[in-house]
This record gives sequence, C-alpha cells and structure tokens, in this order.
Amino acid sequence: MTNYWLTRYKSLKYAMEGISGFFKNEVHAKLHLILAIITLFISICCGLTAVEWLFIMLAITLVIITEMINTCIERIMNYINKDYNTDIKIIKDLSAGAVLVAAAFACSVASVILLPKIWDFFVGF
Ligand SMILES: Nc1ncnc2c1ncn2[C@@H]1O[C@H](COP(=O)(O)OP(=O)(O)OP(=O)(O)O)[C@@H](O)[C@H]1O
Repeated sequence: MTNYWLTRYKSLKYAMEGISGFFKNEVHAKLHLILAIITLFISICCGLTAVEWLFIMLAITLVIITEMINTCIERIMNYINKDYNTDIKIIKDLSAGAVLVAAAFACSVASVILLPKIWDFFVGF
C-alpha cells in the first residue's frame, strides 16, 4: 500500500473509531440510534417514495451530526474549564439548541411522511 492510501486508510479507521465510540459511550447517541432504527423500520414497512426516503435520511443524519458536534463542544468546554462560567453556559446551551432544532425538524418530517401512512394502515383495518 502506498503512503497516500495508508494515510487515507488510517484517517477512515480513526473516523470509524469516533463513530463507534460515540454510539458506545454517549447515552443521547444510543437514544438517537434506537429512534433512527425504529423510524427506518416503520419507513420500510410503509413503503416510501424516493423523495420521502431522502427527507427521512436527511432528518436522521441531521440529528446524529448535531448530537456528535454537541458532544464535541461539551467535551472541549469541560476540558477548558470545569468551573461555572457564563460564556461556557451560552456555548453549551447554543450547542444543545442546535440538536433541539434538528430533532424538531425530524419530528416534523416524521409527522408529515409517516403519520398519515400509519393512520391509513390502522384505519384500513
Ligand atoms: N462550566 C459550566 N458553566 C456554566 N454552565 C454550565 C457549565 N457546564 C454545564 N453548564 C450548564 O449545564 C447544562 C448541562 O451541561 P452538561 O455539560 O451536563 O450537558 P448535558 O446537556 O447534560 O449533556 P450530557 O448529559 O451529555 O453531559 C449546559 O447546557 C449549561 O447550561
């Protein structure tokens, strides 16, 4: 393997370690993963169109990415300063707010795409 491809392989390996560590060690990550799996299962059962799939995948990806960045920011802040600091409060709250915005988007997507199909399924019986 050339030096270039070895470096690329190592970068990919470290990124995968970051992702697996995130889902293993972070409580919120596990919750998001369980909700994502449930959403994907319901989506498969409902039979979505390509555009609907794109929105569902976008919503899941946004929540997971924002939670990963939020976790990074929390860790950096805890590393920098463990004592109470008003700037750290603003930074952590903003970062948590980003996850909330992504989660609200995910709920809207699920309500628009999945709820009518689930409703039709039960009313159809
Ligand atoms: N050093 C600090 N200075 C000021 N406020 C802080 C500080 N650390 C935490 N906070 C406040 O407490 C809240 C919770 O912080 P914390 O770091 O425990 O995150 P969390 O949302 O509980 O995430 P997790 O459960 O993953 O640790 C922050 O959003 C912030 O409002």
